[in-house]
Amino acid sequence: MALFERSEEVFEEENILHDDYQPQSLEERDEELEQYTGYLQPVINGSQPRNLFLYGKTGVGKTATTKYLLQHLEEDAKKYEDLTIRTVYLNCEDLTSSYRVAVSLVNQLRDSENQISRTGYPLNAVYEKLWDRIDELGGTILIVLDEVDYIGEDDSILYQLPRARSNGKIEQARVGIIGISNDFKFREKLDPRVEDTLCERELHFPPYEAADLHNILEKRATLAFKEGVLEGDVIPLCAAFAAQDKGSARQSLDLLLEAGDLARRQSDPTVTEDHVRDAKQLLEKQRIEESMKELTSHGHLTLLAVVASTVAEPESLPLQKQVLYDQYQDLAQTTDRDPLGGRAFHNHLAELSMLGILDRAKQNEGRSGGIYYVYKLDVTIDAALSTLENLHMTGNLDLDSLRKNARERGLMTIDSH
Ligand SMILES: Nc1ncnc2c1ncn2[C@@H]1O[C@H](COP(=O)(O)OP(=O)(O)OP(=O)(O)O)[C@@H](O)[C@H]1O
Repeated sequence: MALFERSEEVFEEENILHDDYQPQSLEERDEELEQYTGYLQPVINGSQPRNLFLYGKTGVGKTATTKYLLQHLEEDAKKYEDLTIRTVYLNCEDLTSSYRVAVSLVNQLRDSENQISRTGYPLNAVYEKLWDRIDELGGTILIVLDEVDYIGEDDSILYQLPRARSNGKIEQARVGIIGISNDFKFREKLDPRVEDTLCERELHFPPYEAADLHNILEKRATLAFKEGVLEGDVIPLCAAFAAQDKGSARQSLDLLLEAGDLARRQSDPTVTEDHVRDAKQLLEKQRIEESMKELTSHGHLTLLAVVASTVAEPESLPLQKQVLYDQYQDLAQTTDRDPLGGRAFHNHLAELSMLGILDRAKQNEGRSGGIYYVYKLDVTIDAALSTLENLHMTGNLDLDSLRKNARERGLMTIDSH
Protein backbone atom coordinates (compact mmCIF):
# COMPACT_ATOMS: atom_id res chain seq x y z
CA MET A 1 0.00 0.00 0.00
CA ALA A 2 1.24 3.49 -0.79
CA LEU A 3 2.47 5.48 2.18
CA PHE A 4 1.38 8.74 0.55
CA GLU A 5 -1.77 9.26 -1.40
CA ARG A 6 -3.16 12.46 -2.81
CA SER A 7 -5.60 13.76 -0.19
CA GLU A 8 -9.02 15.30 -0.56
CA GLU A 9 -8.03 18.83 -1.39
CA VAL A 10 -9.73 21.88 0.01
CA PHE A 11 -6.86 24.03 -1.25
CA GLU A 12 -6.52 25.38 -4.75
CA GLU A 13 -3.15 27.00 -4.03
CA GLU A 14 -2.07 26.68 -0.44
CA ASN A 15 1.08 28.81 -0.85
CA ILE A 16 -1.08 31.90 -1.13
CA LEU A 17 -1.67 31.70 2.63
CA HIS A 18 2.03 31.38 3.42
CA ASP A 19 3.89 34.29 4.94
CA ASP A 20 6.27 34.79 2.03
CA TYR A 21 3.50 35.23 -0.55
CA GLN A 22 3.46 38.80 -1.82
CA PRO A 23 -0.16 39.92 -2.38
CA GLN A 24 -0.97 41.75 -5.60
CA SER A 25 -3.01 44.33 -3.74
CA LEU A 26 -3.04 45.61 -0.19
CA GLU A 27 -6.32 45.92 1.64
CA GLU A 28 -7.21 48.52 4.25
CA ARG A 29 -3.95 50.42 4.10
CA ASP A 30 -4.98 53.34 1.88
CA GLU A 31 -3.82 56.05 4.26
CA GLU A 32 -0.45 54.43 4.94
CA LEU A 33 0.05 53.75 1.22
CA GLU A 34 -0.70 57.36 0.36
CA GLN A 35 1.70 58.72 2.93
CA TYR A 36 4.39 56.19 2.06
CA THR A 37 4.05 56.94 -1.66
CA GLY A 38 4.47 60.64 -0.86
CA TYR A 39 7.69 59.92 1.03
CA LEU A 40 9.07 57.99 -1.94
CA GLN A 41 8.09 60.64 -4.48
CA PRO A 42 11.52 62.41 -4.42
CA VAL A 43 13.03 59.19 -5.78
CA ILE A 44 10.99 59.38 -8.97
CA ASN A 45 11.83 63.08 -9.23
CA GLY A 46 15.51 62.14 -9.21
CA SER A 47 16.17 63.86 -5.87
CA GLN A 48 17.79 62.62 -2.69
CA PRO A 49 15.52 59.95 -1.11
CA ARG A 50 14.23 60.52 2.40
CA ASN A 51 15.16 58.06 5.11
CA LEU A 52 12.07 56.41 6.51
CA PHE A 53 11.29 54.59 9.67
CA LEU A 54 8.28 52.26 9.80
CA TYR A 55 7.01 50.91 13.07
CA GLY A 56 4.04 48.91 14.30
CA LYS A 57 3.33 45.57 15.89
CA THR A 58 4.12 42.28 14.22
CA GLY A 59 1.98 41.17 11.25
CA VAL A 60 0.43 44.54 10.42
CA GLY A 61 1.75 44.80 6.87
CA LYS A 62 4.98 46.81 7.20
CA THR A 63 7.03 44.44 5.08
CA ALA A 64 4.27 43.61 2.60
CA THR A 65 3.56 47.32 2.01
CA THR A 66 7.24 48.10 1.58
CA LYS A 67 7.82 45.31 -0.94
CA TYR A 68 4.65 46.23 -2.81
CA LEU A 69 5.62 49.91 -3.15
CA LEU A 70 9.24 49.27 -4.03
CA GLN A 71 8.21 46.85 -6.76
CA HIS A 72 5.94 49.54 -8.22
CA LEU A 73 8.62 52.19 -7.83
CA GLU A 74 11.18 50.13 -9.74
CA GLU A 75 8.64 49.34 -12.42
CA ASP A 76 7.43 52.93 -12.82
CA ALA A 77 10.98 54.29 -12.85
CA LYS A 78 11.65 52.41 -16.09
CA LYS A 79 9.67 55.12 -17.90
CA TYR A 80 12.33 57.69 -17.07
CA GLU A 81 15.62 57.24 -18.88
CA ASP A 82 17.58 59.40 -16.49
CA LEU A 83 16.67 57.22 -13.48
CA THR A 84 18.27 54.03 -12.24
CA ILE A 85 16.76 52.67 -9.07
CA ARG A 86 17.99 49.69 -7.14
CA THR A 87 16.39 48.30 -4.03
CA VAL A 88 18.11 46.04 -1.54
CA TYR A 89 16.12 44.18 1.10
CA LEU A 90 17.89 42.88 4.23
CA ASN A 91 16.26 41.21 7.19
CA CYS A 92 18.55 41.95 10.12
CA GLU A 93 17.29 39.10 12.29
CA ASP A 94 20.53 37.19 11.74
CA LEU A 95 22.69 40.25 11.21
CA THR A 96 23.32 41.36 14.74
CA SER A 97 26.19 43.79 14.14
CA SER A 98 27.11 46.61 11.77
CA TYR A 99 29.87 44.41 10.38
CA ARG A 100 27.48 41.67 9.33
CA VAL A 101 25.03 44.12 7.82
CA ALA A 102 27.81 45.82 5.85
CA VAL A 103 29.14 42.50 4.50
CA SER A 104 25.63 41.45 3.46
CA LEU A 105 25.08 44.76 1.71
CA VAL A 106 28.36 44.50 -0.20
CA ASN A 107 27.45 40.99 -1.32
CA GLN A 108 23.91 41.88 -2.31
CA LEU A 109 25.18 44.78 -4.39
CA ARG A 110 27.97 42.74 -6.02
CA ASP A 111 27.67 40.01 -8.66
CA SER A 112 27.48 36.45 -7.40
CA GLU A 113 31.00 35.59 -8.60
CA ASN A 114 32.48 38.53 -6.77
CA GLN A 115 31.35 38.01 -3.18
CA ILE A 116 33.43 38.79 -0.08
CA SER A 117 33.95 36.48 2.87
CA ARG A 118 31.89 37.04 6.01
CA THR A 119 34.92 37.29 8.25
CA GLY A 120 38.49 38.50 8.17
CA TYR A 121 38.26 42.20 7.24
CA PRO A 122 38.47 45.18 9.53
CA LEU A 123 35.11 47.01 9.67
CA ASN A 124 36.52 50.07 7.89
CA ALA A 125 37.71 47.94 4.99
CA VAL A 126 34.20 46.56 4.55
CA TYR A 127 32.77 50.09 4.62
CA GLU A 128 35.30 51.11 1.92
CA LYS A 129 34.16 48.21 -0.26
CA LEU A 130 30.55 49.24 0.32
CA TRP A 131 31.13 52.89 -0.67
CA ASP A 132 33.14 51.81 -3.73
CA ARG A 133 30.41 49.50 -4.92
CA ILE A 134 27.62 52.00 -4.26
CA ASP A 135 29.47 54.67 -6.25
CA GLU A 136 30.24 52.22 -9.03
CA LEU A 137 26.54 51.41 -9.39
CA GLY A 138 25.44 55.05 -9.12
CA GLY A 139 21.80 56.17 -9.39
CA THR A 140 19.45 55.78 -6.47
CA ILE A 141 19.84 52.88 -4.06
CA LEU A 142 17.12 52.20 -1.51
CA ILE A 143 18.16 49.93 1.33
CA VAL A 144 15.47 48.27 3.44
CA LEU A 145 16.65 47.17 6.88
CA ASP A 146 13.79 45.04 8.21
CA GLU A 147 13.84 44.17 11.94
CA VAL A 148 16.50 46.87 12.21
CA ASP A 149 16.48 46.67 16.03
CA TYR A 150 18.32 43.31 15.81
CA ILE A 151 21.50 45.16 14.83
CA GLY A 152 21.81 45.92 18.53
CA GLU A 153 24.20 48.36 20.13
CA ASP A 154 26.90 47.96 17.53
CA ASP A 155 24.96 50.23 15.17
CA SER A 156 27.58 52.43 13.48
CA ILE A 157 26.16 51.38 10.09
CA LEU A 158 22.97 53.28 10.94
CA TYR A 159 25.05 56.41 11.29
CA GLN A 160 27.43 55.79 8.38
CA LEU A 161 24.98 54.82 5.65
CA PRO A 162 22.58 57.78 5.74
CA ARG A 163 25.51 60.21 5.95
CA ALA A 164 27.80 58.58 3.41
CA ARG A 165 27.09 61.22 0.78
CA SER A 166 27.29 64.27 3.02
CA ASN A 167 30.49 62.89 4.52
CA GLY A 168 32.02 62.59 1.06
CA LYS A 169 32.28 58.78 1.07
CA ILE A 170 30.16 58.50 -2.05
CA GLU A 171 29.60 60.96 -4.88
CA GLN A 172 27.85 59.19 -7.72
CA ALA A 173 24.92 57.59 -5.93
CA ARG A 174 22.09 58.63 -3.65
CA VAL A 175 21.22 56.28 -0.83
CA GLY A 176 17.95 56.10 1.12
CA ILE A 177 17.33 53.89 4.14
CA ILE A 178 14.01 52.36 5.08
CA GLY A 179 14.20 51.00 8.64
CA ILE A 180 11.42 48.72 9.89
CA SER A 181 10.83 47.64 13.47
CA ASN A 182 8.18 46.29 15.80
CA ASP A 183 10.16 47.25 18.88
CA PHE A 184 8.60 50.49 20.08
CA LYS A 185 11.51 51.18 22.39
CA PHE A 186 14.06 50.94 19.57
CA ARG A 187 13.92 54.64 18.71
CA GLU A 188 14.51 55.70 22.28
CA LYS A 189 17.66 53.59 22.43
CA LEU A 190 19.21 55.22 19.35
CA ASP A 191 21.94 57.79 19.56
CA PRO A 192 20.18 61.15 18.88
CA ARG A 193 22.37 61.75 15.80
CA VAL A 194 21.33 58.38 14.35
CA GLU A 195 17.69 58.98 15.23
CA ASP A 196 17.74 62.35 13.47
CA THR A 197 18.85 60.92 10.15
CA LEU A 198 17.36 57.43 10.20
CA CYS A 199 13.93 58.60 11.32
CA GLU A 200 13.71 61.62 9.02
CA ARG A 201 10.15 60.55 8.17
CA GLU A 202 8.17 57.99 10.10
CA LEU A 203 5.10 55.94 9.49
CA HIS A 204 3.09 54.04 12.06
CA PHE A 205 1.12 50.93 11.12
CA PRO A 206 -1.72 50.37 13.61
CA PRO A 207 -3.14 46.89 14.38
CA TYR A 208 -5.97 45.70 12.12
CA GLU A 209 -9.56 45.54 13.27
CA ALA A 210 -11.81 42.56 12.61
CA ALA A 211 -13.41 44.15 9.53
CA ASP A 212 -9.96 44.85 8.00
CA LEU A 213 -8.83 41.29 8.60
CA HIS A 214 -12.06 40.01 7.14
CA ASN A 215 -11.28 41.75 3.84
CA ILE A 216 -7.65 40.67 3.80
CA LEU A 217 -8.65 37.05 4.43
CA GLU A 218 -11.43 37.08 1.88
CA LYS A 219 -9.10 38.24 -0.92
CA ARG A 220 -6.54 35.56 -0.11
CA ALA A 221 -9.08 32.80 0.49
CA THR A 222 -10.63 33.22 -2.94
CA LEU A 223 -7.26 32.38 -4.49
CA ALA A 224 -6.13 29.83 -1.93
CA PHE A 225 -9.19 27.58 -1.54
CA LYS A 226 -11.40 25.71 -4.00
CA GLU A 227 -14.71 27.37 -4.57
CA GLY A 228 -17.38 26.77 -1.93
CA VAL A 229 -15.23 24.83 0.56
CA LEU A 230 -15.20 27.55 3.25
CA GLU A 231 -18.30 27.57 5.41
CA GLY A 232 -19.79 31.02 5.99
CA ASP A 233 -18.51 31.63 9.50
CA VAL A 234 -14.89 30.57 8.92
CA ILE A 235 -13.47 33.90 7.74
CA PRO A 236 -15.37 36.05 10.27
CA LEU A 237 -14.17 33.78 13.06
CA CYS A 238 -10.50 33.85 11.97
CA ALA A 239 -10.73 37.65 11.68
CA ALA A 240 -12.40 38.00 15.09
CA PHE A 241 -9.89 35.78 16.90
CA ALA A 242 -6.90 37.63 15.44
CA ALA A 243 -8.46 41.04 16.05
CA GLN A 244 -9.16 40.20 19.71
CA ASP A 245 -5.56 39.18 20.15
CA LYS A 246 -3.00 41.40 18.39
CA GLY A 247 -4.72 42.61 15.23
CA SER A 248 -2.14 40.78 13.13
CA ALA A 249 -2.86 39.78 9.54
CA ARG A 250 -0.20 37.09 9.84
CA GLN A 251 -1.99 35.52 12.78
CA SER A 252 -5.34 35.50 10.94
CA LEU A 253 -3.77 33.96 7.83
CA ASP A 254 -1.97 31.31 9.91
CA LEU A 255 -5.27 30.41 11.52
CA LEU A 256 -7.04 30.04 8.20
CA LEU A 257 -4.18 27.95 6.81
CA GLU A 258 -4.15 25.67 9.85
CA ALA A 259 -7.95 25.28 9.72
CA GLY A 260 -7.71 24.29 6.04
CA ASP A 261 -4.90 21.92 6.86
CA LEU A 262 -6.98 20.25 9.59
CA ALA A 263 -9.87 19.78 7.14
CA ARG A 264 -7.47 18.21 4.67
CA ARG A 265 -5.90 15.92 7.26
CA GLN A 266 -9.35 14.76 8.34
CA SER A 267 -10.38 14.38 4.67
CA ASP A 268 -13.32 16.74 5.24
CA PRO A 269 -14.80 18.28 2.12
CA THR A 270 -15.34 21.70 3.76
CA VAL A 271 -13.60 23.91 6.30
CA THR A 272 -15.87 24.59 9.27
CA GLU A 273 -16.03 26.74 12.39
CA ASP A 274 -14.89 23.71 14.40
CA HIS A 275 -11.74 23.46 12.31
CA VAL A 276 -10.99 27.10 13.12
CA ARG A 277 -11.50 26.57 16.84
CA ASP A 278 -9.29 23.46 16.80
CA ALA A 279 -6.67 25.28 14.74
CA LYS A 280 -6.64 28.12 17.26
CA GLN A 281 -5.94 25.71 20.08
CA LEU A 282 -3.27 23.93 18.12
CA LEU A 283 -1.42 27.13 17.20
CA GLU A 284 -1.72 28.41 20.72
CA LYS A 285 -0.28 25.18 22.07
CA GLN A 286 2.62 25.40 19.63
CA ARG A 287 3.27 28.98 20.63
CA ILE A 288 3.33 28.19 24.34
CA GLU A 289 5.47 25.13 23.78
CA GLU A 290 8.01 27.20 21.90
CA SER A 291 8.24 29.87 24.57
CA MET A 292 8.04 27.39 27.44
CA LYS A 293 11.08 25.49 26.25
CA GLU A 294 13.17 28.43 27.38
CA LEU A 295 11.75 28.47 30.94
CA THR A 296 13.30 26.83 33.98
CA SER A 297 11.42 24.29 36.11
CA HIS A 298 10.37 27.11 38.47
CA GLY A 299 8.91 28.94 35.49
CA HIS A 300 6.85 25.83 34.74
CA LEU A 301 5.76 25.56 38.36
CA THR A 302 4.76 29.23 38.32
CA LEU A 303 2.51 28.61 35.32
CA LEU A 304 1.06 25.55 37.00
CA ALA A 305 0.35 27.63 40.11
CA VAL A 306 -1.66 30.06 37.97
CA VAL A 307 -3.61 27.19 36.36
CA ALA A 308 -4.31 25.54 39.72
CA SER A 309 -5.42 28.82 41.32
CA THR A 310 -7.65 29.61 38.33
CA VAL A 311 -9.36 26.23 38.66
CA ALA A 312 -9.66 26.56 42.45
CA GLU A 313 -11.01 30.12 42.45
CA PRO A 314 -12.35 31.08 39.04
CA GLU A 315 -14.57 33.66 40.73
CA SER A 316 -11.59 35.62 42.12
CA LEU A 317 -9.92 36.30 38.76
CA PRO A 318 -7.65 38.17 38.16
CA LEU A 319 -5.43 36.72 40.86
CA GLN A 320 -3.12 38.47 43.26
CA LYS A 321 0.49 37.52 43.65
CA GLN A 322 0.12 36.26 47.21
CA VAL A 323 -2.58 33.72 46.25
CA LEU A 324 -0.36 32.48 43.44
CA TYR A 325 2.72 32.41 45.63
CA ASP A 326 0.96 30.24 48.25
CA GLN A 327 -0.11 27.85 45.52
CA TYR A 328 3.41 27.81 44.06
CA GLN A 329 4.94 26.98 47.45
CA ASP A 330 2.58 24.00 47.81
CA LEU A 331 3.49 22.78 44.35
CA ALA A 332 7.21 23.19 45.03
CA GLN A 333 6.81 21.07 48.15
CA THR A 334 4.89 18.35 46.28
CA THR A 335 7.66 18.15 43.70
CA ASP A 336 10.48 18.20 46.25
CA ARG A 337 11.88 21.53 45.18
CA ASP A 338 13.03 24.41 47.35
CA PRO A 339 10.61 27.26 46.62
CA LEU A 340 12.08 30.52 45.37
CA GLY A 341 11.69 33.71 47.38
CA GLY A 342 8.89 36.19 46.63
CA ARG A 343 11.07 38.46 44.49
CA ALA A 344 12.28 35.64 42.23
CA PHE A 345 8.72 34.32 41.96
CA HIS A 346 7.59 37.79 40.89
CA ASN A 347 10.23 37.73 38.13
CA HIS A 348 8.81 34.44 36.82
CA LEU A 349 5.34 35.98 36.70
CA ALA A 350 6.77 38.94 34.81
CA GLU A 351 8.52 36.64 32.33
CA LEU A 352 5.36 34.63 31.67
CA SER A 353 3.51 37.90 31.08
CA MET A 354 6.15 39.06 28.63
CA LEU A 355 5.83 35.81 26.71
CA GLY A 356 2.07 36.37 26.37
CA ILE A 357 1.19 33.33 28.49
CA LEU A 358 -0.14 35.46 31.35
CA ASP A 359 -2.03 38.70 31.25
CA ARG A 360 -0.81 41.17 33.85
CA ALA A 361 -2.70 44.31 34.86
CA LYS A 362 -1.88 47.12 37.27
CA GLN A 363 -4.20 47.90 40.15
CA ASN A 364 -4.23 50.74 42.62
CA GLU A 365 -4.07 50.03 46.29
CA GLY A 366 -6.81 52.56 47.03
CA ARG A 367 -6.04 55.52 49.28
CA SER A 368 -2.51 54.48 50.09
CA GLY A 369 -1.73 55.02 46.41
CA GLY A 370 0.40 51.88 46.03
CA ILE A 371 0.34 49.87 42.82
CA TYR A 372 0.27 46.09 42.55
CA TYR A 373 -0.21 43.60 39.76
CA VAL A 374 -2.94 41.02 39.18
CA TYR A 375 -2.66 38.06 36.85
CA LYS A 376 -4.74 35.70 34.74
CA LEU A 377 -4.01 33.18 32.03
CA ASP A 378 -3.82 34.54 28.51
CA VAL A 379 -4.05 31.04 27.00
CA THR A 380 -6.58 28.28 27.53
CA ILE A 381 -6.18 25.99 30.54
CA ASP A 382 -6.23 23.06 28.14
CA ALA A 383 -3.29 24.38 26.13
CA ALA A 384 -1.30 25.24 29.26
CA LEU A 385 -1.84 21.80 30.83
CA SER A 386 -1.04 19.86 27.65
CA THR A 387 2.14 21.83 27.25
CA LEU A 388 3.22 21.19 30.81
CA GLU A 389 2.51 17.49 30.35
CA ASN A 390 4.51 17.33 27.14
CA LEU A 391 7.48 18.92 28.83
CA HIS A 392 7.55 16.11 31.41
CA MET A 393 8.16 18.68 34.10
CA THR A 394 5.28 17.73 36.34
CA GLY A 395 6.64 14.58 38.03
CA ASN A 396 4.28 13.33 40.69
CA LEU A 397 1.71 16.08 40.33
CA ASP A 398 -1.85 15.01 39.73
CA LEU A 399 -2.69 16.90 36.57
CA ASP A 400 -5.56 14.56 35.75
CA SER A 401 -7.63 15.66 38.70
CA LEU A 402 -6.82 19.30 37.93
CA ARG A 403 -7.99 18.72 34.38
CA LYS A 404 -11.13 16.97 35.64
CA ASN A 405 -11.97 19.85 37.99
CA ALA A 406 -11.42 22.38 35.23
CA ARG A 407 -13.67 20.38 32.91
CA GLU A 408 -16.42 20.12 35.54
CA ARG A 409 -16.33 23.86 36.01
CA GLY A 410 -16.50 24.46 32.26
CA LEU A 411 -13.07 26.13 32.26
CA MET A 412 -11.14 23.89 29.89
CA THR A 413 -11.36 25.54 26.53
CA ILE A 414 -12.05 29.14 27.42
CA ASP A 415 -9.44 31.72 28.12
CA SER A 416 -9.93 32.77 31.67
CA HIS A 417 -10.73 36.30 30.60
N1 LIG B 1 -3.07 45.11 4.09
C1 LIG B 1 -2.77 43.86 3.75
N2 LIG B 1 -3.34 43.29 2.66
C2 LIG B 1 -3.02 42.02 2.32
N3 LIG B 1 -2.18 41.23 3.01
C3 LIG B 1 -1.58 41.75 4.12
C4 LIG B 1 -1.86 43.07 4.53
N4 LIG B 1 -1.16 43.32 5.66
C5 LIG B 1 -0.47 42.21 5.94
N5 LIG B 1 -0.72 41.26 5.02
C6 LIG B 1 -0.15 39.90 5.03
O1 LIG B 1 0.06 39.52 6.38
C7 LIG B 1 1.31 38.85 6.56
C8 LIG B 1 2.18 39.63 7.53
O2 LIG B 1 2.46 40.91 7.00
P1 LIG B 1 3.91 41.59 7.08
O3 LIG B 1 4.99 40.57 7.00
O4 LIG B 1 3.95 42.71 6.10
O5 LIG B 1 3.85 42.16 8.57
P2 LIG B 1 4.94 43.04 9.33
O6 LIG B 1 4.21 44.19 9.89
O7 LIG B 1 6.11 43.32 8.45
O8 LIG B 1 5.32 42.05 10.50
P3 LIG B 1 6.78 41.79 11.22
O9 LIG B 1 7.06 43.02 12.00
O10 LIG B 1 6.52 40.62 12.10
O11 LIG B 1 7.75 41.52 10.13
C9 LIG B 1 1.91 38.74 5.16
O12 LIG B 1 1.52 37.48 4.64
C10 LIG B 1 1.23 39.85 4.39
O13 LIG B 1 1.16 39.54 3.01
